[in-house]
Amino acid sequence: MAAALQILPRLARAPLRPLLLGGPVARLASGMALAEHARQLFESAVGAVLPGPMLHRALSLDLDSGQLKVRDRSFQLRQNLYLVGFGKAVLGMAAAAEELLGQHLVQGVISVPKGIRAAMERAGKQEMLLKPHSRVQVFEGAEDNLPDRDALRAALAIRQLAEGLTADDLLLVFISGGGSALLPAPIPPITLEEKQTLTKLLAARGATIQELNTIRKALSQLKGGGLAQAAYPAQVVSLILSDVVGDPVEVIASGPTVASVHSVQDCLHILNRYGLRAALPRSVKTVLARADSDPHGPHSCGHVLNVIIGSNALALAEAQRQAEALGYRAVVLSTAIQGNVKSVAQFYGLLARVAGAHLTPPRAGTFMEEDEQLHELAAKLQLPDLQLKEALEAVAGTGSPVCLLAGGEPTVQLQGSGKGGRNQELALRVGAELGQWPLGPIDVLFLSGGTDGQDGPTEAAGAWVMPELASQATAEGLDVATFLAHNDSHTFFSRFRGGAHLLHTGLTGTNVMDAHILFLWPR
Ligand SMILES: Nc1ncnc2c1ncn2[C@@H]1O[C@H](COP(=O)(O)OP(=O)(O)OP(=O)(O)O)[C@@H](O)[C@H]1O
Ligand SMILES: O=C(O)[C@H](O)CO
Repeated sequence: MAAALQILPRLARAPLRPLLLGGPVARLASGMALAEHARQLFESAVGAVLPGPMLHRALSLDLDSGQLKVRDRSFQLRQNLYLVGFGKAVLGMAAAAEELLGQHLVQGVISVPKGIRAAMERAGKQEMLLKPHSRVQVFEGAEDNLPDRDALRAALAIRQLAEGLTADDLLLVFISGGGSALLPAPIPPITLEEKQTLTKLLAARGATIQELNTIRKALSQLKGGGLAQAAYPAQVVSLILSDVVGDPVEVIASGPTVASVHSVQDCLHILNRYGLRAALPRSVKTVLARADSDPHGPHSCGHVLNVIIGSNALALAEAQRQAEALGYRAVVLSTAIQGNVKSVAQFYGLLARVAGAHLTPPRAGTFMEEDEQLHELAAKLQLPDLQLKEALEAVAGTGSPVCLLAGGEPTVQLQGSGKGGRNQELALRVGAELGQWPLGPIDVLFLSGGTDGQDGPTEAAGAWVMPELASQATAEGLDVATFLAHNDSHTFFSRFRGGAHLLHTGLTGTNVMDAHILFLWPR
């Protein structure tokens, strides 16, 4: 464990030396240098979407005139500024905002995960914490990412603040992943328990976040534009950190400041699809039936400005800049990596072989069959923004080191009872794929990390692998296939080379899904 990648606390690093190429000792050195580059890039990706930098990019305050600028809009501050927030990254956003806005802020209420303040304190992340006499009231709740009584109390306090505002006021709304569970206000007569049960059932049966949040919006007072309506006639500016592929503002935290466009029929289809329609509690049926005949229609959100201030794309763009500064030819392949982790791992395995062959001219065309398989698999994964052709063209014949970046959120279907997370499982699977066939005269490294710093229920953010992983593991008496069969990737990486391939960042205070880094370095 001691040797594991420790990232964010150690911002100052020794300068990176050129890679030594050649025999086995040199190859080990090059592996370590690649790992160092990978963690630097991961660090820079996360750094671009930390609350402080994000807020400073999104907001600027003219102290003399008291004008607050958000993008190209200006708001006059005169003791009329309020703040609410909900989500896993909102504590640091509120702290950065209070620092920036100072006395202009009249009052705030935020709903954040249970234990987050203590965790940030333990991690020494003072910048993520509000000052002792803060004007922002903090509620902690939603243990295990489920709406609970504490989160309900927070939601009611947020609603109360919003409802008390006038046309002269400006409400800043901070939104990040996990916001849905942290802002539960079921429409009566639905109870919190009924909403919790339905959410759990939908999630357990594999509903997508789009489907889950469509239902949440229909059953909630504040989601699907309800919060914006509660704040009317105040001006509302939502600053949103996206944890959903494609950054859909109506889905992230169930769009509390975005008018819902879904009909009751949409909800019934979803409930049917997961076999839940027949067993719906009477209260849910009542609310859906009422919504059907609601003469007011969907909430209007004309007084709202919704702004995405942090996303996977922004994080990867920064990593790309850093990679180029380190001398790599860097391409962002996709920010929408989704699908079963096994297929995603196969995709990266094939990509390494095909891109590797393109990289070294005499071998171009060697992997025709793999090239075809790669394109087929990419089509099957339906990655809407995939830049595969561009990446392969950028690599072709250059002979220079290449860095392919991607992000998103693959899914793991849990079969075993081991300890792991989707990033460690993906890395382990990619390691196994890379070791299956010779890759030619290139060094390859793949890293997968969760930008929130916590991969599943483990303390690591992710892990990195090289093609030698499986053979080195065997030499240590570790069988990769057995660990994978039990979803036990964290146990594997904790034992393998004393934990040296684990990526440890601690909680980062942000969350824009996962980042994947693939290096190809011609020897
Ligand atoms: N043993 C395991 N091996 C692999 N993946 C696991 C394991 N246990 C849990 N997971 C996965 O971890 C994920 C839950 O962890 P986590 O809290 O990091 O993700 P999340 O709820 O999507 O939150 P976030 O988006 O904030 O990362 C689920 O996708 C789950 O399938
Ligand atoms: O809170 C939620 O709804 C999810 O994290 C998606 O934003």
